[in-house]
Amino acid sequence: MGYYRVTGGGTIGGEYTVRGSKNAVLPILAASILAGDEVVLENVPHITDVFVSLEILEELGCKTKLEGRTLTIDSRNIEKTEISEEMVGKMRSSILYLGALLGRMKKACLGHPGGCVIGRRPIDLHLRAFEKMGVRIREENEIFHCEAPLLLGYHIYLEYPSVGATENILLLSVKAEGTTVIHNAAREPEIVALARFLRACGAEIYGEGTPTIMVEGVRKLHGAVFEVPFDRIEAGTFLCAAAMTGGKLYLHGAEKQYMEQTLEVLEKAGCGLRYEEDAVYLQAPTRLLSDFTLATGPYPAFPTDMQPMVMSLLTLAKGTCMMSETVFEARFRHVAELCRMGANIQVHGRNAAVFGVEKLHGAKVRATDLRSGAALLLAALAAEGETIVEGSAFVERGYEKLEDALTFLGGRVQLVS
Ligand SMILES: CC(=O)N[C@H]1[C@@H](OP(=O)(O)OP(=O)(O)OC[C@H]2O[C@@H](n3ccc(=O)[nH]c3=O)[C@H](O)[C@@H]2O)O[C@H](CO)[C@@H](O)[C@@H]1O
Ligand SMILES: C=C(OP(=O)(O)O)C(=O)O
Repeated sequence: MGYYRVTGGGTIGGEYTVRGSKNAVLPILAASILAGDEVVLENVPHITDVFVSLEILEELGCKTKLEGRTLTIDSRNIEKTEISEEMVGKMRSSILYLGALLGRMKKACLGHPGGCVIGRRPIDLHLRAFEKMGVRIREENEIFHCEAPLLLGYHIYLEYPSVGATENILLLSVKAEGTTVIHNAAREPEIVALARFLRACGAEIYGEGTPTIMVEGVRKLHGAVFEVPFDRIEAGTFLCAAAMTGGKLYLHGAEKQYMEQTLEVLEKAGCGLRYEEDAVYLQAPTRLLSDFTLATGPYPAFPTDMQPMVMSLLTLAKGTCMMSETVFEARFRHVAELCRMGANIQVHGRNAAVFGVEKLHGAKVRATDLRSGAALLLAALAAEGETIVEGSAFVERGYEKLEDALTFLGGRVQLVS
């Protein structure tokens, strides 16, 4: 696996246009097979999770063409209902092909999904809902063999507003017979994007973005043209980079309303923020400030995906921040690495106390997942001296050429493959 070589001390600033959202485009790619027609997606990010998705779609029999940021998917001739273990193991969102394939083909066969190792990540909520809607599931050698001779709408009560389970149920229900209601549904902007895409393809969905989503099954969907919304986590990552390095950043394409909690933290940390309709302007303070508490949670609470980068930022803030990770039980693996760079963080179970220090120093550190990699890159930019961040492939899952973007903005980041 490759690594990044970062020379700290530069200031991240200037102008940057945020890419399309990883967590929005991945479910939409799975959903495209429900259309059974040609789908055109605009603003598609060039990240490895998208490339893996394209391989899955091709494996199933779709034709795909990526020209610039425009992706065309023709799913008219799907023949297969099975996805190889290798592909499924590469990313978390491969589990969404279960709902999409069952909706389209009434059959699906795939293994346990991969993705970031940040906790146990079971799929019990997905499977229980599927069974209620008429899917017969047999697990053999860690492979799920699923069949749905008749898909029937149902009232599903989610014990937890799981993003993936809400998406999978949506995918399964759009072509089921009758009405499906998802209670305690996830409300993330990525759910809203998926519902909008499916609606553009002819689905009848109501209430996305609220805890109750209703779906009236339809017989057939059709193709559509759809623009992938901006990546609120990528946006937050760049804002943190500027905030930690004393920069001024004008971020095009970022909409305040979808990243309120992250912006609130940056404001509390002393950053100057100004908003336009689809842009955010940040000016870093002379010294970042801390002395507040922060807990991750399902949207609209503070996003767990921003926790590692915000923790990285707070290592340099004056004061102490008590952070709680309520979503994933093992999402503090970046802490030990940040401490190698001079950070002072103490972890007790799902809580971490971040005691701000004056400065970080370069070290050899290792990313263990996508966002821990981003967090370490940010720390490296702000640190004195050179840092080696191993595990670049994790970062490339969700950021498009992050080394080039950060270098363009004034950092010194080199990817060594
Ligand atoms: C590709 C994608 O969009 N990934 C996002 C998605 O992941 P993902 O869809 O995996 O996250 P979930 O919302 O499902 O998981 C949240 C919590 O619910 C638990 N759970 C989930 C499903 C289930 O059947 N049983 C169960 O117990 C998980 O272990 C976790 O503790 O939402 C997460 C929470 O915002 C984000 O961090 C991920 O970036
Ligand atoms: C956890 C993440 O991704 P995934 O669910 O794809 O592993 C993430 O994007 O931070």
